[in-house]
Order: sequence, then C-alpha cells, then structure tokens
Amino acid sequence: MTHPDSALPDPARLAALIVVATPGEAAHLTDLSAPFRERLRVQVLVSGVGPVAAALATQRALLAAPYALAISAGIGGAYPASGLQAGDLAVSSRIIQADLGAWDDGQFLDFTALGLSVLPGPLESPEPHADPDVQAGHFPAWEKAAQVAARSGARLGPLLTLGSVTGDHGAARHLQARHPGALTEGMEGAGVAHAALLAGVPSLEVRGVSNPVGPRDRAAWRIPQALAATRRGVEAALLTLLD
Ligand SMILES: O=C(O)c1cccc(C(=O)CC[C@H]2O[C@@H](n3cnc4c(=O)[nH]cnc43)[C@H](O)[C@@H]2O)c1
Repeated sequence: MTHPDSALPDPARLAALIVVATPGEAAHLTDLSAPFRERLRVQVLVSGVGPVAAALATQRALLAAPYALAISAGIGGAYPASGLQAGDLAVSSRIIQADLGAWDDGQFLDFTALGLSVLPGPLESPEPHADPDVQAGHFPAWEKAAQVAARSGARLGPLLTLGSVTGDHGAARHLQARHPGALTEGMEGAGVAHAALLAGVPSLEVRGVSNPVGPRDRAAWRIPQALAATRRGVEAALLTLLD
C-alpha cells in the first residue's frame, strides 16, 4: 500500500516543505503530520550544510510540487545579547544573509552600501524589488511568524545566516551591532528564504539553540535540547498553517 505522504500531491491538501541541513535533524521531525494527515502533506528534505546547499535543494523541491510554506529548521547558535540559552527556540521575523558585502579596512559594507542586489534580472534593466532590504539579502518571514512564536513559546526576531560558524566574541558583537535584535545564527535559513522568494512561496526559519555564538567549544553544545526545541517550532508552524 502506498504511504499517504508519498502519494502524488493532492491539490486539495495543503503542503509544507521542511528543509534541514543534516539527517540527524530530520530524524527528529518524523511523524509531525500524523495527527492531521488528511489536511496537510509534510515533506522533510535534507539539503546538506550551508546556504547554497539549502537554496539548491529548496529550489528543486519547490519546482517539483506546490507548497504553501517552506520552513528552514535546525539547530543554531544564540547571540549573547539575545539572552537565549541552549534548548530555547527562535522564530524568524526576518531571515538575513549576514555575510554578503565587502570589508574595507575593518569596516563592513553591505549590499545596500555597495549598490548590489541578490535578485536576478535582465542585464539591461534589473528590476528593483519592492522591498530594498531584500536586494541586500534580508528576506521577509511568513506573515504568521508571530503566531508561531507565541504558540511555541519562542522568541521572535531576526535570524542570521552565515557561510561559516562565528568563532569569537568580537565577530559576534560585530554581527549583533550590524543587526540589532538578532537572535541566532545558522547556515541555511537565507538559502531557503531566497529560493522560496523566487518561487513565490512564504518562508519561515525556526532554530533550536544548541550553543552560544562565540569561541568554539563543541563540548558545550547541547544538541538533544536544541533538536527538541526545533521540533516544537516546526510543530507550531504546521498547526498555524492549518488555522
Ligand atoms: O566545529 C566542529 O567541530 C563542528 C562539528 C560538527 C558540526 C559543526 C557545525 O558547525 C554544525 C553547523 C550546522 O549547525 C548549525 N549551527 C549550529 N550552531 C551554529 C552556530 O553557532 N553558527 C552557525 N551555524 C550553527 C548550522 O546551521 C549548520 O547546519 C561544527
């Protein structure tokens, strides 16, 4: 017998795409749709680590089937100023690719300052996006993000994406200063958000906190607690989609 979730997409049923970086993260997200399988199809996709891997996997999935929501989910580091601890949960108000720019003698120039854009467009006349922040890699989150945060007991705020894990206090402080209110960093959220934006699908990022952002101390990472928090966030997002 065919498993309901592997059947061809049913246009009458909503579908959610959940993108995680690793098989370990996916293993904690099984059976999320079991209680409401008739109403929601859930696809959990392992993209590989990093923003490019996440964007490519997301784009491929969104081209293959219709989805109402794309969720980037996984463990992440919490910025010290956020006050978040291991096992806490963060939900995105914005999803920001924070390492796009140029360093100039110790000063970071972002895409707005450089007059650059992440958006594709005709060479002759690139069309500016309605939201200029998007051109700089600051992606909007799903309009129901605040409801997801309230439902799951999460903090709501900007979540940053970087191509590498921040490894010292100075770099963490610098990122917090450039992005006031930033809660967490991860390596995939903006990749998912970018692909979803181009496909016209809303996106959301949920990060369970595994570690503080700062000097590398792998022994201090609390991965089981972070995975449990991530599941809580994804569950709340799916329930909110069905509201
Ligand atoms: O440093 C190591 O030895 C090491 C060994 C295994 C994995 C890592 C990672 O950095 C995993 C990156 C992975 O987890 C997310 N993540 C978790 N915490 C952070 C963080 O503080 N900054 C950025 N990304 C983080 C990330 O989304 C990746 O998927 C290191």
